[in-house]
Formats: sequence, structure tokens, C-alpha cells
Amino acid sequence: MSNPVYLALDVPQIDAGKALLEKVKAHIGGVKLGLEFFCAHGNHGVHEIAHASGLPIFLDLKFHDIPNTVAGAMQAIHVLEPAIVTVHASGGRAMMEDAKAAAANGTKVVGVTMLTSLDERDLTRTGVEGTPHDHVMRLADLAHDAGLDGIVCSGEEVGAVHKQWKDGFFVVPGLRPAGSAIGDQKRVVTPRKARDDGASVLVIGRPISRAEDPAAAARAIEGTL
Ligand SMILES: O=C(O)c1cc(=O)[nH]c(=O)n1[C@@H]1O[C@H](COP(=O)(O)O)[C@@H](O)[C@H]1O
Repeated sequence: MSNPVYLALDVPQIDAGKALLEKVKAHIGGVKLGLEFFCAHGNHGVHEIAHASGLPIFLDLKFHDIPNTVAGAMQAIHVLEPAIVTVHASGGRAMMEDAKAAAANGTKVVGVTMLTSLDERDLTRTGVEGTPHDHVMRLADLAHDAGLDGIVCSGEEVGAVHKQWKDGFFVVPGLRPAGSAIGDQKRVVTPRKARDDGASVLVIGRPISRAEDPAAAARAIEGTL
């Protein structure tokens, strides 16, 4: 089975990103490029990282806009041939349907449900009633009905979502090997638990990129899976 770990390359410099990839690429299965990287380096940067790593690219731009705008953005990134892209599930059914219809064949479109940096208190303060579990299950249903390939959720919910959506594609960030710093994440599990509960992709950033020895950290995580 291929390595499910996608390294979140949240770095502002391409050279620093390439140097990090060179150290860890034998121990990961893909690279996630998000807003920090894309805003700094755009399409050119994505091409460079794809070429340097030889690994599938997860383009995490978390689209959230009206359906027409999201569909246009989705078409504009065809040239980057991403393996996975994100939209916010809270953008609604029509937005997700149009996003999926506009995506390139072979690109998986997944809906971000509730960010792993939020907990129940944060949710209540945004005006949403219920637990993170309820909210994730509701948005997972919506993403499923809209025809998306899967969702992004925390490791606390992926087991329950997987039971209901057997062939879904589940991206799980907010992962921390035992003993590593949690930082700004709130709903956190270990990579192994997320994997056991049905995650298809494990997104891991700082536990590898900020480690004293990133290659050793990536190897250690791989060894727990
Ligand atoms: O869509 C994501 O990838 C994402 C969703 C989410 O709910 N939480 C979350 O942390 N992420 C991303 O996953 C990565 C996590 O990084 P670390 O916390 O450093 O492991 C970051 O690049 C986030 O942008």
C-alpha cells in the first residue's frame, strides 16, 4: 500500500521547501501546498515542487465563493494537474457540485468540514449549534450528496464518517505523534489512529518540517503506520 503521508509544505521559500523535500521524500507519499506557498509562488512554484519531488500534489486552496467563481478557479488550476484539491463544504451544495464538475478528470475534490484548529466553543461562537461531530457529519452528508470524492475532517470524526461513507476519500490533518507540540491545532489524534479509523491521506506539517531531523521524524511516523 502506498504511503498515505502528505507533507504540508508550509514554507515561504521555494529553496527551503525543496531542501526539506530532498531530506524526507523517501518517507512520504505526496506534498500538500497550501495558501502560504501558493500566495508566495503561484503556479510556477507548484510546478517546481512537483518536478523536484516527483510526488503527487495536493493543492489546498480551500475555495469558498459563489458557484460560478469556484468553478472558474477550478478550471484555472487544471494546468497544475493536482491529485487533490479542497473547497469549503460550508460553501453549499451548488458550489460543491459546480466545483466537482469543473475539476479535471483524475483530480479528487474534497470538502473541508470543520477546521482542526477549532473546538466546540469556537463552533458555538460562529453561531453553529451542536458538537464538532454533529457539524462534521452534517457537512459530510452534504459533500456526499453534492458528488464530491470525500472530505477533510479531524481524526476524531473520521471513523464515524467512514462508517457512513464507505468508499469516501478522507483527508485528515491535525495529526501529532505522541509527545509532539500541538501548536494551534485543537482536534488532534496520532497518525496511526487516523489511519486505523479510515483516513485515506494523513496531512502532516510541523511534526516533520520543524523537527530537528526531519528525515528521522518522517521515518519514525512511517514506522508507526
Ligand atoms: O485542509 C487542510 O489541509 C487542513 C484542514 C484543517 O482542518 N486543518 C489543517 O491543519 N489543515 C492543513 O493541514 C496542515 C497541518 O499542518 P501541521 O499542523 O503543521 O501538521 C496545514 O497546512 C493546514 O493548512
